[in-house]
Amino acid sequence: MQKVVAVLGGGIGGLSACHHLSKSPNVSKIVLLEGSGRCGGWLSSVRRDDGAVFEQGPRGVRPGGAVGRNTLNMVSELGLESELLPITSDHLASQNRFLYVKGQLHKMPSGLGGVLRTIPPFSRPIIQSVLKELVISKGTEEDESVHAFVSRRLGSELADIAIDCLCRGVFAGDSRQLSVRSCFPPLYEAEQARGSIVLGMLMGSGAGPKVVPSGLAKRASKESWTQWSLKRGMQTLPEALEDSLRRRNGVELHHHAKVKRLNVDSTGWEIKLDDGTSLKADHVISTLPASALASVLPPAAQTLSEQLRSIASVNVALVNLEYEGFILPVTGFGHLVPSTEDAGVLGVVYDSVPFPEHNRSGGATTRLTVMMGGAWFEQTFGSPDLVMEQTLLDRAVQAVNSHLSVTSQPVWSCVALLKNCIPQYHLGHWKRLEKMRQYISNHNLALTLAGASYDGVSVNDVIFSGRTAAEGLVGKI
Ligand SMILES: Cc1cc2nc3c(=O)[nH]c(=O)nc-3n(C[C@H](O)[C@H](O)[C@H](O)COP(=O)(O)OP(=O)(O)OC[C@H]3O[C@@H](n4cnc5c(N)ncnc54)[C@H](O)[C@@H]3O)c2cc1C
Ligand SMILES: C=CC1=C(C)c2cc3[nH]c(cc4nc(cc5[nH]c(cc1n2)c(C)c5CCC(=O)O)C(CCC(=O)O)=C4C)c(C)c3C=C
Repeated sequence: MQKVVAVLGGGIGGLSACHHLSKSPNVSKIVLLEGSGRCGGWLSSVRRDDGAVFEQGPRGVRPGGAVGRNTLNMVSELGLESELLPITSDHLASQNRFLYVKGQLHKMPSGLGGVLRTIPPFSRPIIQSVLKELVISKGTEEDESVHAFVSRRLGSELADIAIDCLCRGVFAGDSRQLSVRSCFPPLYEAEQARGSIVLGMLMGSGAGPKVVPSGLAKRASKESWTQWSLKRGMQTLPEALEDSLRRRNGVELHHHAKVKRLNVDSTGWEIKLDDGTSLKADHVISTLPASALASVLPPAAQTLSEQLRSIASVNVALVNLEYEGFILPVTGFGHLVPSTEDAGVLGVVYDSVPFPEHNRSGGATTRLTVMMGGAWFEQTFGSPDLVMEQTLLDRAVQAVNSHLSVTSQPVWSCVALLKNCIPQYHLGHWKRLEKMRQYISNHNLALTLAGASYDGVSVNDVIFSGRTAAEGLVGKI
């Protein structure tokens, strides 16, 4: 039987679900409902008239692994190859990433030399921790915080500095609260399968999803790309998806279509919108943030709503800055700041190093993005509803001044307060997911959960979650 499918949320997850559903003959109609005035969600690029591009969300996507290949396959299908800005492994932005510790920038150790020698801020060679890791017995807990896991296996120094920073630079979150099982599944699976992270990395620790690489994905691997962006910014990706979907029969995309209430009975779903209209669907794929879905589910699904609400998210203040000339003392992707150094400032991305193509035309400039807050937002800035833009701008400029010794003032700036932008997979997240999916199955709800709240927050993970949701409904596409 052909189905009418409603996809809730027009972020990259919802668009991906529609893209894959639209290839199936088993779907008669797809309706995408996006609450705001545009699709793309957190993929948002400020494009200035002089050619400069500033990212207010993700700025780079990894090409590797099954999920990375899957995204590149989609990029290829959308005809965006000529728009790509790849960064290869020999680029300084790939080789140089910094940590700001005890008032100084330190290049993160890389390559064999970086592992064999003592490199500050670490007090001994990383190889020592790696060799010890091989003989540490397997943990017995079903889940563990990222910090506890890495402390146990690799020592507290790596956990306190490197892993603390990694969690701030991917989840804007606290490694002591985040779950290793859900945030970094390869680490957890390596210990489970091989008894060691190192052995798991060397020998593999289980079959992940298989994705046949397109010519583009093969090119990325051959040319050793580490990340990619797009000439007119990451927002180009949802724009191209939206354009492609609008050309397909049987696909309806609605902006300003905020879902207010979902009701379900034996005939299917009734979806009520904020503007008072409603529509019917046989199946719902929700890519809304978990808490947003919780607040529109019917009261009868209260158990599910409570589980969804327990998936927290954090606020991030993002400040784009443009300076006249080349002002950086180092060249690289950027630096991350451990929570013990300055909890409120997560790190600074040196955007003009990886993507100089996004600089304004004519004259040298440096573009930086300071990211602040995350799990430390309230303790640093107070309520996100009350904080002043100027406070955020001043704090960002001050961080650039003290971390990078930049004394000049920015010639342009843009402050964005991203409320609840990154879900936090806290300890026990996997159990909550299991319970939610069990509830949906036990109650025969025609509902699929996709998007960043569940199985990975990266652009690649979210795009893959849209594909998995579509395939769960209509079979392999
Ligand atoms: C600052 C920042 C930097 C990042 N950097 C990177 C990076 O470098 N690389 C990377 O891979 N990933 C990065 N990410 C992560 C990635 O961008 C996100 O996880 C991903 O874009 C989330 O997509 P989504 O579709 O799941 O959710 P969203 O983008 O949140 O989309 C959900 C959509 O649902 C809509 N919506 C909400 N409520 C309703 C409702 N009631 N009715 C209808 N619509 C509704 C929203 O308007 C939104 O458009 C970053 C994220 C942030 C915030
Ligand atoms: C070096 C500075 C960086 C800052 C500051 C930073 C902030 C930041 N990042 C996210 C979310 C994600 N970032 C991701 C990838 C990623 N981020 C950085 C650097 C900084 N991030 C790098 C170098 C990379 C590439 C990954 C790599 O090659 O090591 C991702 C995707 C991760 C993936 O699995 O693909 C996300 C998600 C937030 C929310 C944030 C601060 C608010």
